[in-house]
Order: sequence, then structure tokens, then C-alpha cells
Amino acid sequence: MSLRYINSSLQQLAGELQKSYKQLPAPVVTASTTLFVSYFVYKIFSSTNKRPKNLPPVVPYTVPFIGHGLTMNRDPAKFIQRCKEKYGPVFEIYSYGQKLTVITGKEVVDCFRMGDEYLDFQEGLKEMLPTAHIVTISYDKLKQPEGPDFPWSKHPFVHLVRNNLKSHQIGFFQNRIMDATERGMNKDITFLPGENSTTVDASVFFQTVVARISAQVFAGEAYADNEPLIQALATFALSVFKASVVQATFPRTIADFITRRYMSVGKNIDVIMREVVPHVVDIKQKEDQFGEMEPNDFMHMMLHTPAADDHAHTPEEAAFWLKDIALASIHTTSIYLGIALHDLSDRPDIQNLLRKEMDETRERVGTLTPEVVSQMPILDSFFRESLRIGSDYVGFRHKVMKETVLQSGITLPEGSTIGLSVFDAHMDPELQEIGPNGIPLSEFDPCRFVGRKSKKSTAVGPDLLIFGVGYHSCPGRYFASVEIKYLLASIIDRYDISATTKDGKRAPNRLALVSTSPGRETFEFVPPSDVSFLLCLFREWSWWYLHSMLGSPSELNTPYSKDNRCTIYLHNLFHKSKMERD
Ligand code: HEM
Repeated sequence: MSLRYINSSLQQLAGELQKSYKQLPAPVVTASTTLFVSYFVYKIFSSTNKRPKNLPPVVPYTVPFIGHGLTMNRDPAKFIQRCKEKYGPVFEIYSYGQKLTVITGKEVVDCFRMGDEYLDFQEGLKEMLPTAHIVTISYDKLKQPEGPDFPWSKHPFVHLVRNNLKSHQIGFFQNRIMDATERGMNKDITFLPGENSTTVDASVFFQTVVARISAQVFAGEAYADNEPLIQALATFALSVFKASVVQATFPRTIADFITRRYMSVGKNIDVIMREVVPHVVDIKQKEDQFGEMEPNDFMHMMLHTPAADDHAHTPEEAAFWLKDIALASIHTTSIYLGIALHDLSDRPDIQNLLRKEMDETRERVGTLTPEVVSQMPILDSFFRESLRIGSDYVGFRHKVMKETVLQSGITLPEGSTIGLSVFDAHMDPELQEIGPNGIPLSEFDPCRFVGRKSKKSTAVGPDLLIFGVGYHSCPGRYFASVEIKYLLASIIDRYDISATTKDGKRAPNRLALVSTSPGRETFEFVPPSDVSFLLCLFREWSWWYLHSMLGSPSELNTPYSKDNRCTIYLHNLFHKSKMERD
């Protein structure tokens, strides 16, 4: 329908109407006819004018605003699979007021490799998590550098993680990882008097135990017992997420009011600054007096790292970065610790397999340090499998910075947002080898990667995308992998873990704001109680009693026997009763 044709039709219709309604002035008739016809033309065009073929196909929905939100939340894997079968590997969905182009299969790998000038992860993240804005309106005492003048490549935190947390450097922090884990096991897992098992609240436990490690590694050893700082770090990410939901739901001014008034992250930042600035000031004063010292925590390193415009960080600026470190590291790490624990919660067979590997390793090399644990092949394969299956159904939002044509010929228009289904890519037999045991990719095989040297839990590639791939792939993954594996080993050494769901099956993962999250269901932690364990316990206890009577070491972590589960259990009891006495 050409414009000339529409124009002449309008004039003809106006003429006809003018003849019929002679009493009305001509301009009124022409104007109202134009409006009337325009409306119909619009209706015709909007209903019949199909989107160009190379744009992603749109998945239809019926409920306004919510769109596919509810269906997707109910069973995200099934929803993606159904859409993929019907509309192909790339399709557009609508969820809670937002359009999102979902990318599945091999195209996911291409999107990761496309480069920031086409698909930008940080810009996509900002849409869902406007962290800098939330921080600015919650805490205006120190401004966060952001925007085009602050290139991501100059981000001091990214620089520090890249240069200080490579796999061979983790040993430097391992005593702190061990110390913080020990404190977490004693403080965050509590038993009621007389109870022989305990229910662990997943969401609180993961964040806190990981924040304990982060406090020591990133702020400094002096913070091992600093509960206010540990809590501020543990809850920072969750507070940002809650405020982000408000920002995404309400118009800006109302959202800012609610955020400032009820969801401010200012409290967390206040604690971080109050606790950490004096430590950094102290380092700076010492360095001003005696010259530069070798840093042994991230705050000290930050003092030596130039800021975006190359000026030296002040102690306040250095401490202000700690919240970003918490955001990037604590939340992600605790999510995947949680998912891995759920994977173990209905699989006592895997728990025993891992314990066997731990016992054999202990027999060979002695104490299980984070470095030793990180070399255990079955634990690493289990963790990689957990990352593979627990990855994002639709996450990794990227903003399309300029029109981008995918391998399949589909065009992503500039300004749109894509979400990558890493879960789908990890299930794709074209990208993922099934492994030596032949267990289907849809099932959990803890030994899928054992004996496959290039398939370590940190080896990113088309078959492991959870840490991204290419230039921006996560530089913190070596640290995260060691941390999670050491925490898992410490937990299953002490407890048998089971799910508390009605059917005893692992709690399903959830689709959260920007990623997949572990189910909120609790875990049951039970110290081992089988007969051999009790016998061994009795033997250990007698040894310990004898040694303490004879004035020998009273600490129970001396390896009296090979079966360290008993030693650890006694060690725990000893510490708990000591803490209660104190
Ligand atoms: C299981 C835990 C973790 C997961 C799943 C994870 C995942 C990711 C992903 C997907 C990216 C973006 C990749 C991309 O843009 O393509 C990323 C970036 C990043 N991660 Fe992690 N991460 C984890 C833990 C950590 C930890 C513990 C740290 C710090 C100690 C960290 C620091 C960073 C940094 C600095 C970046 C930005 C890299 C850049 O833009 O060049 N991450 N991470």
C-alpha cells in the first residue's frame, strides 16, 4: 500500500463525507477523516506488517507485563527447550516488562567471542543491576568513577585479580582460606544442645562462610574475627539485588526514593569504610615513613595500583573498592558452593566417593590444604559437572552495541538485550563430549572429566562457559574453584549431608534476577554415625585422653590415625565445648 494511494484514498473519503455532511465545515471533516483512516491504516499495518525475516522470531504470550515470566520461572530448562524446538536457536521472549533475545546452543560461544564493541556484558549487567547508581543514591560521600571516561580495561580491581590470583599464586592465601573455613565451620554450623543433627539455612550459610574467606584475603588477616565487616560483605550483593528489583519495577524517582529510604546499601558501605580505612591509613603511614612494603592483602595492593586517571589511590578510595570485590566474588562463589552442595544432598554415593579420595590423598600427602585439595581429580571433576549442569538457564545479559549478524543469519538489532543460555550450550552434544562413562549429558556424572587433562574446572572453552570465555573470562576462577572445593571437602569431612525436601530429592535450582541460584531449601548436616565410625571415634578419644593425661599435645588435629573424619569430629567437639566454656 503506497503513500500516494493512501493519500488519494483519504482525499476521496473526505470528499464523500463532505457531500453527506454539508453542514460541517470542510477542515473538521478532513481532519476527523484523516484521524479515522490513519487509525485503520495503523491497525492494518501493525497486524499485517510482519517483522523482517532475519530478526529473532518472537515467542507469543498472553499475560501483559508478566509475559513468559511465570512459565519460565516454573521450569526454565523445559521452557527454553520448547521455544528452541519451535522457533530455532535464537528467539525473543518477554518477561516482566522486558524484551530479551535468548541465544542457545553454539551461538552462545560466538556471542561470548564477539567483542565489546558488538555485545557488551557490563552494559547488559547494568540494565539489571544498576550498582553504581544504587551506590550513588545510597552513599554520596565518595563518588564511584564510572561512565565512558572510566574504561573497564583500567578497572583496578580487574587488574589486581588478573595479576594476583592465578592458579600458582593461590598458595600465598591458603592459610587464610583454612583459618576462615575453620571459623566458619565452628561459628556458622551450630547444633542445639542435645541435638545430633542440624538444619543449615542455605542462603545465610553460603554467603557468610565465603565472606569470612574474602575478609581475610581481600581486606587482611586482621579481619578474621571482624563480624561487622564479614556481615557487611556477606549481605552487600543481596542488598544490591533487592534494590535492583525496585529500580527495574518503578519509575526512576519513585525507585530512588524507595531505595534511599528502605533499601539503601549505605549501611554496608559505612561499615566497610569504618572498619577498613584505618587499616589502609596505617599501611600508608608506614610506607610514607619507611618506604614501600610487599603487600599481602588486596587493600594494600590497591594502594599500589593506579586509579583510572593514574593518580595514586587514597586509603578511602582503596577501601571503597572492597564493596566491588565483594559483589564480584562473594555472591558468585556462594551460589556455586550452594549448587554443588545441593548436588551432593541426595547422592550419598558421591559423598562417599569424595571421602574415599580425600582419605587416600591424606594417606599419601598428609594434611588436606587448599592446594592439595585443588589437585584431587574426582573432586575437580565433580565440581566441573556441577558447574556444567547448574549454569544459567538464561543469564549473561549483553547489550547489543551495534547491529550484529549471527552465524545463523539472525540479526540482533542495536540497543536490544540478549541473554545467553549457557545451560543449553553445556547440554549440547556438539559442544560437550559425553566422557568415558557414557552417562547421558542430562544426568549428573561426577567422574565425567576424570582423566581428561584439558577438562579441569577452570579450563574455559566452548564446553565450559560458566566463567565466560575469551578476553573477559573470569580471572577469579582459580581462586573460586580452590575456595569452593576446599569448603566442600571440609563440610563432607565433618558431616553427612541430606536434602530436606519432601521427597528427599535435591532442591531444584531457581531462576534469580540475573542468574541461576540454588534452591532456598535447607540442608540436614549429620555427623557420621555408622558403627565403624563409632569404633574409630572411641579409639581416637582414648588416644586423646591418654595423651592429654600424659601431658602430650592436647590439640586434636594431630593425625593420630588415618581416619581423619573421627579426628575432625573430636576436634570440633573439643573446640565447641572450649568455646562454650570460654
Ligand atoms: C564460581 C564463581 C564465579 C563465577 C561463576 C564467575 C563468573 C564470571 C563471569 C561469567 C564473568 C564475566 C565474563 C565475561 O565478561 O565474559 C566474570 C568476570 C569477572 N570475575 Fe568472576 N566469577 C566467579 C568468581 C569470581 C571471584 C572469586 C572473583 C574475584 C576474586 C571474580 C572476579 C571477576 C572479575 C574481576 C571479572 C571481570 C573480568 C573482566 O571483565 O575482564 N570472579 N566472572
